[in-house]
Amino acid sequence: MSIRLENIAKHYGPSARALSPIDLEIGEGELIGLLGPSGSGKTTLLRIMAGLEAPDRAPAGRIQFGERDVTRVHVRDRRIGFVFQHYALFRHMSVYDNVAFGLTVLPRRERPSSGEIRARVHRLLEMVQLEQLANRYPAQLSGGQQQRVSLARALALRPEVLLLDEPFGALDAKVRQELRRWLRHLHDELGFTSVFVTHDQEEALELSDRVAVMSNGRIEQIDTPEALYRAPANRFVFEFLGDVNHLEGEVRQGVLTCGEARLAVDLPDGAAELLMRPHELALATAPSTEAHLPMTVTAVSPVGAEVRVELAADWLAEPWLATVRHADFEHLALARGKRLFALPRRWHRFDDGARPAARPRLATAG
Ligand SMILES: Nc1ncnc2c1ncn2[C@@H]1O[C@H](COP(=O)(O)OP(=O)(O)OP(=O)(O)O)[C@@H](O)[C@H]1O
Repeated sequence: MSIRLENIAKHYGPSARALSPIDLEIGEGELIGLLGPSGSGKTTLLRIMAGLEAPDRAPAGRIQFGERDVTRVHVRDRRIGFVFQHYALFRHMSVYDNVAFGLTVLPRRERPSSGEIRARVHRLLEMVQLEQLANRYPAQLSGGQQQRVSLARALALRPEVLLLDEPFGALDAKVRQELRRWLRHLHDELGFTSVFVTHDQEEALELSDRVAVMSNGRIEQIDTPEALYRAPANRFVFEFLGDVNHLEGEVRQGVLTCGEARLAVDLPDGAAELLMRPHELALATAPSTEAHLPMTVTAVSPVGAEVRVELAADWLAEPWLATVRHADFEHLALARGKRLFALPRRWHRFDDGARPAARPRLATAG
């Protein structure tokens, strides 16, 4: 089922704008992440898709599921599955009964036979690997297991659209990872269209076919994770999708100066701000002809595939972060207090702060 939103806006009261008019097209079978800081409008957008919240009447917006105009259709008739952060399972019902519930309360003419309900619930419990626990009560399950029950319950009615609001928000990192795989797997196997809200960039980028990055009630960019990372539409998207080091200075005749730091740049004279990802910095014991950026190591974290190095300097307002290979960590003998030089491999610059339509002026050094 495809989803199309046209001109959907939302105010809570005359001056509280939660969503600017939004257009959004989601293809059948897509898994879309809504990612953004707190208050950016993710939940509002999801609730409007669900029919739990009505969009503003002016401008007159439109919501379509496939060919069906559902703008004024009640939530009950939109045929949507929901999963929320706080597993709203029925505490007094077993796992089995929780999953079966939606089917058992269908009007008689739509309700499958009891044999079919049993088969469907068992199949779903099998898919989320909880058949063994069918007779337990929610209080006897871990958080991750409860959320798997929520997923199975949401899917029992075979929705064509599944909406998830921070579904894994209350769980620890390992269980979140596992549940992400569950969701991706169920999504691919059953072929529904999914939209989920998260403020966790890693989760959004790992799970989604496309991610809509939101801020201030607007979609700043919607794209594949790779395209968002490689070609951010503006500075907001760039900064939101990972750690960023800032270098602000004055350019004169192709050299940017900031205190004692210097960097050769191909930019006109005047003030400039450059942005760099941690992996775009190399570290060395000597400056190069292009870069003289002296720094002191303030922290080293060698846990993980790469070593994270925090660097400070008098000429910098905020410390920088570099990620280097373990081999470099060893041969540079990185430790707190060590003085060395940063060598940017690449940097980025955005003309404009946060205009959604602005393409980046992406410049590359070296
Ligand atoms: N029922 C409401 N009444 C008034 N204002 C609301 C209501 N719900 C949301 N808002 C406001 O609308 C804006 C968008 O809220 P929304 O919950 O959609 O953001 P969000 O991106 O989901 O945030 P979070 O990640 O914190 O849940 C916020 O400024 C919020 O304060």
